[in-house]
Amino acid sequence: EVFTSMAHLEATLYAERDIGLTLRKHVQKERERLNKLEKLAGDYEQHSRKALADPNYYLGNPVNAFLLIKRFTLDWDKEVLPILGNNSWQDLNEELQYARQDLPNYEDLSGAATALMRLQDTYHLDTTQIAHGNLGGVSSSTLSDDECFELGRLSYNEDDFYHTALWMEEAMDRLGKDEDEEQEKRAELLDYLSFSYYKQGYTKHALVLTKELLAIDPSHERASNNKRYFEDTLRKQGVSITDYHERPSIKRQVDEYRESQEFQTYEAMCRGEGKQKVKDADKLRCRYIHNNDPTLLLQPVKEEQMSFDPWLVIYHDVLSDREMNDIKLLATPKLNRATVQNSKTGELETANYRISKSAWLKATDHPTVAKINDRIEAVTKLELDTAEELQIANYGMGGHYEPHFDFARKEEKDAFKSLGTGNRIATFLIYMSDVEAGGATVFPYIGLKLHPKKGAAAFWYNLYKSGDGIYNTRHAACPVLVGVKWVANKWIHERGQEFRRPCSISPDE
Ligand SMILES: O=C(O)CCC(=O)C(=O)O
Ligand SMILES: [Fe+2]
Repeated sequence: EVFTSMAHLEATLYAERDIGLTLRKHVQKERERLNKLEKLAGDYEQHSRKALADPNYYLGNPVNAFLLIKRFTLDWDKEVLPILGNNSWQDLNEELQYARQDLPNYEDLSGAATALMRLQDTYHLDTTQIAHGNLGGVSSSTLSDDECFELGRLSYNEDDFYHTALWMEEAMDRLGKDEDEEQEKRAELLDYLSFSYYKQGYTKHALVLTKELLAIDPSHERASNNKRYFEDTLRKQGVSITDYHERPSIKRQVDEYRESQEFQTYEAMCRGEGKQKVKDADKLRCRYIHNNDPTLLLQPVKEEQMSFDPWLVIYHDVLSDREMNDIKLLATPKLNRATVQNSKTGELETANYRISKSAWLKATDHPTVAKINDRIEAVTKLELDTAEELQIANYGMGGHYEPHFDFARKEEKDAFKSLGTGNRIATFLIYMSDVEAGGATVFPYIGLKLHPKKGAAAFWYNLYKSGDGIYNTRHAACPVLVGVKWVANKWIHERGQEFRRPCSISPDE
């Protein structure tokens, strides 16, 4: 018995050795995992420290914003979850899950990509330039081939084959020529590219790309089928498939409205092309006004004429930084944004999480709002409907507002009915931020472009005294290219103006 026991124990000795080895391997693996986690923690700390030094500046850059969202969606799922996926990390996971609620999701990611594409279109930004970190003269992060590929894939998911092709070509240009490890990437790009060209009507180019793909991966079944299909299609069309041919330059897909003269003019004005000067520009003046109002007598307001027809002026410094801060903070909880302290100025600033959308908010019942209302009444000599809220907009990346009137047209029966206090007689549009690039308010019919200036307000009438709409007040907000744009809008209604701006039968007053 002793003998067998000893033999048994000897086996135990071997087992012990193996357990030691296994444990060591496990520890080694865990150590690697911990190293990765430590590096990750360091990355996050370093990145957030840099970005939080000036969040508006950082997030105001759409490429940074896109990359930040990508970090917490695609990169998170691909790179972070595999390291975290361990039950012993339950507690940590819960905490991360909690923080995760404030993080952007895949909807934000596709919104950010769409916004980037819009900026690219409106401002005629070259793909290579964006990828190299040049946003129309403002520098930004550069994009890797994988990031270009992701932008292509996100466009593909939106059936936007024009941008798919642009960004996949960009990713392709960045691949090394003959390196084997990149062949797989190249094959995937060719797959997307051939389909995108085909969808745009360039069957011949789609065929060329499919052949390239088959040269890399002869067993690619779909590519083989596509090749046969493309060849059949071309044969039926009587197109030679052997002729030399160049990569076609594909065109942006636009709907009818985007093709219209109005939209083209709007975008050209945003870029700074086309008509950029109002009639009688040399006769425009600046002056101080007080309207005999006691508050303004003490502190007159600077009025700058911008256009005579339609009448449009800018009032400078109508709101103080303090007031604008109040308004933004009022709006902030509703936006579900975090409030952070600017490390340079110490000022509270709103960090804009859902950056892909512009949000409209209403601010009422606050002493600052009441004070602003009084000031607007004094400056415009019009009566405000106090129940009418101050509308606040925070435009995020690519945030814009396409050409529109601020007044309701007679044909718009429903819009009229909902305007209980009458049509919008005038607009008082306050700029609550400077915008680094883009974000101008343009009036395409009169060649007027207003660049947001923090604290200044634009004021114009939307209606003649007859009540008829002034159609050349049509205006639009250009996409924000770089920076964050805040505006507050006060619409002034017909009701209450009977004595301040009496009706007239003359249509031109
Ligand atoms: O944000 C702008 O520049 C214009 C906004 C606007 O036109 C509006 O809110 O009606
Ligand atoms: Fe407007």
